[in-house]
Amino acid sequence: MCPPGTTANVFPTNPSNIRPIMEELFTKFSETCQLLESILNDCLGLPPNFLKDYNNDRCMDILLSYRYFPATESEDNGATFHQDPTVLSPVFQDDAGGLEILINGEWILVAPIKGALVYHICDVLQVLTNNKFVSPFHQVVRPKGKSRYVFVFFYNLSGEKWVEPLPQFSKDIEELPK
Ligand SMILES: O=C(O)CCC(=O)C(=O)O
Ligand SMILES: [Fe+2]
Repeated sequence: MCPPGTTANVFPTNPSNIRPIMEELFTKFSETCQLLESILNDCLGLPPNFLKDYNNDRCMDILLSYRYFPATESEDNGATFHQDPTVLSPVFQDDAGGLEILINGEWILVAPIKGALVYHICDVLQVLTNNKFVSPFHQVVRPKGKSRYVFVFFYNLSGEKWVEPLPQFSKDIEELPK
């Protein structure tokens, strides 16, 4: 789904209230990302509202809903390992499990807590901070015997925006990620 009001958004007529529900979900995802972005801005010691002003166009944000079918005996790939090219990607998950994050060479299962929001800090922030923040490799291994249902929100920069390490973080170019 594209931002509310975009003509590309087409909803089924049944259930009749799906549009306002999805639009509210989209708006809530966007608001939480803006809040987290402002917290990260301050944690990084950036000037007030720097990230807000830099990432000030919400037209490329996207809300996706997935159903992953249960693994079969021979096949359990839900999503091959990747990093997200976004600013932030929150996942609103159920309790089926399957999302794994690569930490120190090991795939770690994200606790399958129903209703939990999992926020990935993604590629744009990794580049801006010159690897101080690291965009995690993640994958989905489909669980056996149940479907996994999630909403994923891609909090994106507008397509035209240039991304490079900020001067604050590029003085010591060989500095290891923290
Ligand atoms: O299902 C998930 O938890 C992750 C989905 C994902 O990584 C993606 O859409 O980029
Ligand atoms: Fe992803």
